Amino acid sequence: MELGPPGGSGPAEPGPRLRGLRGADAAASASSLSRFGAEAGCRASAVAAVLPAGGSGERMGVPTPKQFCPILERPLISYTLQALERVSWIKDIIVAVTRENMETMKGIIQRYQHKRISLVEAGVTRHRSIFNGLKALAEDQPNCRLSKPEVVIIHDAVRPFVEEDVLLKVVTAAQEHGASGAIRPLVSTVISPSADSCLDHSLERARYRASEMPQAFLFDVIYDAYQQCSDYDLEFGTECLHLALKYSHIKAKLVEGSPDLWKVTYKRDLYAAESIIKERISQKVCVVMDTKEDEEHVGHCLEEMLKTELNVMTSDFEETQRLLNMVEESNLSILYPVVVISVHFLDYESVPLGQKMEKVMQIREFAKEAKKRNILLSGLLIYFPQVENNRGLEEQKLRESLRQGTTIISALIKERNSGLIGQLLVA
Ligand SMILES: Nc1ccn([C@@H]2O[C@H](COP(=O)(O)OP(=O)(O)OP(=O)(O)O)[C@@H](O)[C@H]2O)c(=O)n1
Ligand SMILES: O=P(O)(O)OC[C@@H](O)[C@@H](O)[C@@H](O)CO
Repeated sequence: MELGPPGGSGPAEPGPRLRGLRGADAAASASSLSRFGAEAGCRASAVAAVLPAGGSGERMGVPTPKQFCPILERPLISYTLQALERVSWIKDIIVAVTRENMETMKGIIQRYQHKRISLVEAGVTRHRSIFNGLKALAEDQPNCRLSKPEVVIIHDAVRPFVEEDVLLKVVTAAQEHGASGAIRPLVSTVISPSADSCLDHSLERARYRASEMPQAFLFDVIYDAYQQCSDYDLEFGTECLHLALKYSHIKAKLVEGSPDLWKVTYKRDLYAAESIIKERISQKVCVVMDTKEDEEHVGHCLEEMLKTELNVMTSDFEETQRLLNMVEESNLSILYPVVVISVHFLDYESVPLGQKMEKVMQIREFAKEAKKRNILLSGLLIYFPQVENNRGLEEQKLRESLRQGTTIISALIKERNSGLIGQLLVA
């Protein structure tokens, strides 16, 4: 078993915690969190997670195993690790990877500064990979450097959209029932074919559910089950809850999961995952303007329009370079490409076009350097013509330009297309 790299700066940026819980839910979760040591100075019921990541991704149809396929130039598994790292009361994350992918996995942990990660060798099937992960936590194994948890979460490495609330639900339910798993309504009806590939019968869809992840178990329940199960189970089984029932006689508590718990299996799932990630990271926009002296500056109109389109935070910076340095120092761009758009207003009165263009063309040089830091820098020229003796028309043309500028900025943020870096777009 190999441990992830020691120490180093902070883990992947902490994400939202227990969003949306109110009233009794919040109180219940707070007491559960304290039970798992999420609050200082209390006895922690240790929780660890095992992530099977030793598959080859055949159904994805590409040479790279899907857990290492890039989304926004970052491997899929890194998003899943980040989701689990956001949960402070998960003390150890055990990832099962094949020997041939061990160095790749170590590189991902190092590059994205993942913490609390330990690596074990995967097995030839998912169940065997999970079993290897559990062995790393069981104290009856040689060279075991991890302490046995009270509860163990099992979660596929290719299910990146797992939130703290569902993890808390399955862990709390596992503490009470011995096992728990997330479920979702079936989308298609389940049928049973006859030997000659004709319909034998179909199941009443409303009576069944799809078994998803995460799942959670009292450690001894699932470890004992794996130690007893047959080679057939290890070779052909796909359901941990079934092993807990069959060998530990524990009926898992089923917990309704969110729609985003799905597993990345086919190529279309990768496109869907990218869209969801783009949507989530595009919710935070920082408008950089050096207009604080001039409250009447058109930049404030743009800022107001952006607020209707995106969730905008505003901040004043005199120069793009200073902003780029701040982004780099914040390590923000390690996890996601950061979009920086340098907006310039082309108004005849203050600066002749030629002089303005000279300043704006610096963007191209900045952009090449910025890309090396995963910062996507583009320029936007917002043109608003002066209209002699017709203030109304002038205002109208200005608003048209600002609206076009808002559309361009939104597209740059949502798409994060590195092909547009260093370009000067005009609204
Ligand atoms: N021997 C295996 C097989 C699968 N997995 C992991 O189990 C999870 C879910 O399995 P699945 O979606 O079937 O992944 P693959 O086996 O890689 O996919 P495929 O069946 O298309 O090859 C994945 O994170 C996968 O990496 C594993 O740890 N060890
Ligand atoms: O069967 P696969 O190897 O594609 O994936 C494993 C899934 O079956 C499993 O993650 C859930 O169904 C819950 O057990």
